[in-house]
Amino acid sequence: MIPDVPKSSDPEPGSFINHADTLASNPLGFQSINREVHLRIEGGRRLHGDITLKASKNAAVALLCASLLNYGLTRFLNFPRIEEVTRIIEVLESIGVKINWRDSNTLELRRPKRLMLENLNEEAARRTRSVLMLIGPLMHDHAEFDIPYAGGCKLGERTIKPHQYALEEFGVSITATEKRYTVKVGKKAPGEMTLYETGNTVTNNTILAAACMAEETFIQAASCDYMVQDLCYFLQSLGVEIEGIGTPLLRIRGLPKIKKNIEYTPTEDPIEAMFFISAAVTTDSEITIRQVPFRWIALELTKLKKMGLKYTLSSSYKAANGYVDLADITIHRHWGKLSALPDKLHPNVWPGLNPDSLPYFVPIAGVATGRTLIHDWIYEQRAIYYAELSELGIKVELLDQHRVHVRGPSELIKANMSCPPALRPASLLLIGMLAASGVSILRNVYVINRGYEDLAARLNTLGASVEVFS
Ligand SMILES: CC(=O)N[C@H]1[C@@H](OP(=O)(O)OP(=O)(O)OC[C@H]2O[C@@H](n3ccc(=O)[nH]c3=O)[C@H](O)[C@@H]2O)O[C@H](CO)[C@@H](O)[C@@H]1O
Ligand SMILES: C=C(OP(=O)(O)O)C(=O)O
Repeated sequence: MIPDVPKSSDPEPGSFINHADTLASNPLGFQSINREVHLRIEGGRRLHGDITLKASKNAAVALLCASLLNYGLTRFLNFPRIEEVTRIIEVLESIGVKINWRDSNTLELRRPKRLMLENLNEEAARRTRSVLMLIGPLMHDHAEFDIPYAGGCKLGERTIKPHQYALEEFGVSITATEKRYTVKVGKKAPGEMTLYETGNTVTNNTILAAACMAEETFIQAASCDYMVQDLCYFLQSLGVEIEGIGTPLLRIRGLPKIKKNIEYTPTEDPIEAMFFISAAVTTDSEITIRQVPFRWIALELTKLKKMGLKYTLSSSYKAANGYVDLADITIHRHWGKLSALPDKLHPNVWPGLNPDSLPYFVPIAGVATGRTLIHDWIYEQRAIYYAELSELGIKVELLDQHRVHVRGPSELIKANMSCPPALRPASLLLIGMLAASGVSILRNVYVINRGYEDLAARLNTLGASVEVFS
């Protein structure tokens, strides 16, 4: 934690570099919303070496929204430089938050006394679902406001009812009008409440609402997933009392006014770990993935073990935030000896198999012998994208909008494809292309860059050949 009194190296309020200027000279080369970027992949290479995980999109966006609760300086270390983070930064800057990348992954934010919601950058906001998590913080200092409809991955209908019902308990009414949510606040303490769905963003929104209530809030049916845990640890370091982290029962006693200079490091991304595991298995490679929050993908690892995958886990150590256990995982070659599981693979809330991990089993099932049933009940239309892997030679049969059969082993073939409008399904195509011999083209990878930092360059350090072009 950094001291409450700013150090001499801390920028004075007002002396922050304008974020737009920072991006203009940004050596990492961010994609603007409207510029299309593509990948050229020379596949069929075995990967080798080791890779260190970045922090997750899903915790990062919640933390950015949470930074609005703090009138002091918030500094995030090891923060992911991804498109989704850039969109939320654009939204926060547009309403007056001073933001500065101090170095490639250190981000500082300080909110003004009065946010200029009338200037909110709608184009950036509409690209994310996470903009919904602004309601929890904004209800503490605005009696009425509106935000544009949320976007994010296109996976079929994604209800906002759980957010409406949860925030209703705090005296917040959210009305959907044409293209916007109108929010009216008559703040009250809910005491004990139960969520309508055990969702991640709704749990985070509820926690953000409870975080500035002096009265205790008891939330039942909370998600205990990784991005919720990361948010709770951050709020705890701001002084919010939270009991039950990692369980569905959260007891929160908030602080009506938070003003603290704070430094927090979000945890490494368990879903990025699944991306690299799937890439290693699909290309039958041996790689080591460093800093894996292995308890957040414990069930995924168990399923893989039962399919015959051999991996080695190092002894565990703490993440930089001091809370989460990490380990390095070496995935060993399987030499074509994986078998399909006889039982279906399906997602659940943590400690179940993570909904965003499930897609990564599609290419894995494609190289295992036998037929795997993948049942993606959680989204109305995500399984449909899995069938796109057929173009890369993986035998995927769409049974209905939620279920696919994958038959393996398959011989992967190169292809020229465009990304579907959904992060995890799009990244599956990249995995398939890494395994397919010859040159494949993956068009318009904005959706992958929403959630993963600098993937082409990082895959190339593992021996892949991925070129970015526009
Ligand atoms: C920014 C962020 O953190 N995004 C994640 C978050 O989105 P988020 O929390 O926004 O997910 P949604 O609220 O859209 O829920 C996903 C889907 O699951 C359904 N549902 C959810 C909970 C439940 O108990 N019952 C149920 O049916 C919802 O109706 C919806 O169709 O969680 C999703 C599910 O893990 C992840 O894919 C997203 O990456
Ligand atoms: C569904 C996802 O993201 P979002 O909730 O941001 O749309 C995802 O990260 O897979």
